[in-house]
Amino acid sequence: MTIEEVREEIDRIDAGIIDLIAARQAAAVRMAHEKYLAGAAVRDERRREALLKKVFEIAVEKQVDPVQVRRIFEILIDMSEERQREWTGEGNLP
Ligand SMILES: O=C(O)C(=O)C[C@]1(C(=O)O)C=C[C@@H](O)C=C1
Repeated sequence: MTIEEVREEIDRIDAGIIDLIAARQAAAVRMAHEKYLAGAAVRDERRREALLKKVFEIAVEKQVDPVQVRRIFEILIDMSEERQREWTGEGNLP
């Protein structure tokens, strides 16, 4: 394989990652609706920690740096919470 071919492969993988991030954000909006109806807070500390623990374990299994994977998911969850706050208006002053 040439450098160009590997770069093309990386570009395809990156586009797939962005599609998945967009899908995750769309699910976050659906979650925002449900939380709004239920009167639930955007941040769920227990779920957040359980999810971060799970991805850490999966990364260990897959032999990718678990600390960095956890950091990536912290960012993804932060993005999700930010999107949910836009939809629920949580934190907005009256
Ligand atoms: O599971 C939830 O309650 C969500 O809103 C999803 C999500 C996430 O992005 O994974 C976002 C906010 C919460 O703090 C925990 C997890």
